[in-house]
Amino acid sequence: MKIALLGYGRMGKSIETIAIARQHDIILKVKDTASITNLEEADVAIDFSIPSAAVANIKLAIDAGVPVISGTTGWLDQYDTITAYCKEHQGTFLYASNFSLGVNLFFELNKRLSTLMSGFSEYTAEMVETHHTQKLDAPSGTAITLAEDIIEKTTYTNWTLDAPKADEIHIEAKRIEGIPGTHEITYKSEIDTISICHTAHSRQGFAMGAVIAAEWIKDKHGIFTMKDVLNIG
Ligand SMILES: NC(=O)C1=CN([C@@H]2O[C@H](COP(=O)(O)OP(=O)(O)OC[C@H]3O[C@@H](n4cnc5c(N)ncnc54)[C@H](O)[C@@H]3O)[C@@H](O)[C@H]2O)C=CC1
Ligand SMILES: O=C(O)C1=N[C@H](C(=O)O)C[C@H](O)C1
Repeated sequence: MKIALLGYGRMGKSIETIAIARQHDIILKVKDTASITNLEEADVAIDFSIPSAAVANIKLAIDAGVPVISGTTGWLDQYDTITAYCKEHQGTFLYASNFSLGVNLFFELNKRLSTLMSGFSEYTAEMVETHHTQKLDAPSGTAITLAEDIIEKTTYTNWTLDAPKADEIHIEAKRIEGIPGTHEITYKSEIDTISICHTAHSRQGFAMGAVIAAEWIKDKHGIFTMKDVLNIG
């Protein structure tokens, strides 16, 4: 499979290593929008760029008729615009705030726990996400997905990085050198604490998931999520 990497930073390079080991060819390594050429020659485009570039990159791939997967976070306020654009142009698109198998299993665990906790108002939910200091966005895309899933299953209506109101889930975003990504959800009462945590040991899980998603989406049409790829949930 011929892969165009829209974004060739930490993730682009990790994806390249795994893709080559799985016999794929990297035909484009893009560090800025101006250097995107001959995109139509790719079988799949993989966007791990920066929040301000993701939307333009995804549209370029759709315009070129190339299925595109995006893991870039921090642009999700424009998700509906992109899915509408994709439908209008009969494109193929998949977004995941986190491509790793472990986090996608953790998403399901979080939903199950929030359903269970929804009947017990003595517990307050909160979240801590910890990432490396180069990360541009806060909270992480993964934390937002986790919070949105809790909101869907409970009486919480919003998440916040600030002091939370009673109906808000507090997210603390910590930045510590070298941390690939850790997410912990805690339910606290006066009596005890229940917590679940996912810790990435490296970027390998994210990169492997992105390559698996690219292999899966190659000949498909429409808008997908990692749940479609992994067949879980
Ligand atoms: N969904 C997931 O599983 C994961 C998502 N991420 C997200 O992926 C994104 C990239 O993460 P990293 O690789 O760690 O960042 P990075 O900063 O190492 O790499 C970003 C790259 O994008 C390039 N870039 C800048 N403007 C561009 C443009 N217009 N078009 C294409 N590329 C451009 C930069 O030159 C840089 O090489 C972030 O938003 C991060 O949150 C990171 C890990 C996993
Ligand atoms: O920027 C990162 O590094 C990561 N970003 C993603 C996010 O924002 O959730 C996924 C992972 O946690 C690493």
